[in-house]
Amino acid sequence: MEQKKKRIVIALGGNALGNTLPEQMKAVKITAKAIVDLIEENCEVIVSHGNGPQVGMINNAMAALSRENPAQPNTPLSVCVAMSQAYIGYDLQNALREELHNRGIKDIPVATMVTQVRVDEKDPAFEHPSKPIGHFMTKEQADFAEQHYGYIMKEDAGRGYRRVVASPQPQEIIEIGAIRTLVESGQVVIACGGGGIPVMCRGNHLKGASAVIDKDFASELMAENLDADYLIILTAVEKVAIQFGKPDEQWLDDLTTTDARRYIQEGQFAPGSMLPKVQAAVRFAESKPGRTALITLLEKAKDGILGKTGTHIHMG
Ligand SMILES: Nc1ncnc2c1ncn2[C@@H]1O[C@H](COP(=O)(O)OP(=O)(O)O)[C@@H](O)[C@H]1O
Ligand SMILES: NC(=O)OP(=O)(O)O
Repeated sequence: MEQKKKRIVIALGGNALGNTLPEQMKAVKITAKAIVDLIEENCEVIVSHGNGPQVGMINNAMAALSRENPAQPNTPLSVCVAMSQAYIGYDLQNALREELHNRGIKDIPVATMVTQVRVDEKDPAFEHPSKPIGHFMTKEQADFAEQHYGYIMKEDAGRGYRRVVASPQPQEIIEIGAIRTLVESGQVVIACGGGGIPVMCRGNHLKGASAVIDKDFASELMAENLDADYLIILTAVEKVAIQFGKPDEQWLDDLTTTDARRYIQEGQFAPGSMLPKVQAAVRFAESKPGRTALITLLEKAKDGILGKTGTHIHMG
């Protein structure tokens, strides 16, 4: 009897894409290998990805264009997110197609879905910008960007300054029906890229919001909506740690949602990096019995799904 396929939503972190055009071209080839490894393990795969560096780059380019030509109004952040979905989806879908073909798998199409995600216009996140986008800057560059462009800049864990924008919670994936149809017809789907294009409902009209949704939360919502078995968050560490970076650091193989909540309270996970991943993992694991979240290194995705590594988050 044929074994039932595991349905998994994979959220790709920054290291899966790199920060620049050439870096992305190179990174997606490695990323494609990790994803096709999972397809070969009889998994039905839906891919989402971050866009922090890319959406910042696009927004800067569009802002420079409108400064040069005042007839060209500035491009809303929601449109920049849409552009980042297309640009990343283009590279990723080609890399996936090539890797599938290299392994003799020619009957699985790959499609990128331009995805809108509804947010609540009263979400308090609009008053407290927290999502870093774009490249790192020096203090002088950050002061210039604040004074001349009105950006809100924040220092990021000793690594420099980055622009921050609002990051509301995802409420509804507008194109979920189309995504489901593609998945059920056997396609590999890239969706909810960059957390999805943030939109607000105005009657029948969807109005773009000035925000960047966290891709870990949008991926979690998509995993619930698609009744996935696994949410896999691929990042730059093999496991989640408590006492991270300290002499008594402890890497975790299994994490119950109860312990995860306690560690969150203790401040074990850095906001803006590991915290949203663990929060998304807890939300998914608690959404229905039997659902598991996995946080691991991109290159270890297959070992992770086989239970050999990574941090597995279960309800309990
Ligand atoms: N408790 C923790 N355990 C493991 N990694 C942590 C922890 N706290 C912070 N981190 C950092 O979080 C990073 C992942 O977040 P980030 O780089 O923002 O993710 P993304 O892959 O989505 O771009 C890890 O590479 C690690 O440096
Ligand atoms: N949208 C988003 O979460 O992007 P990053 O993962 O690059 O921060």
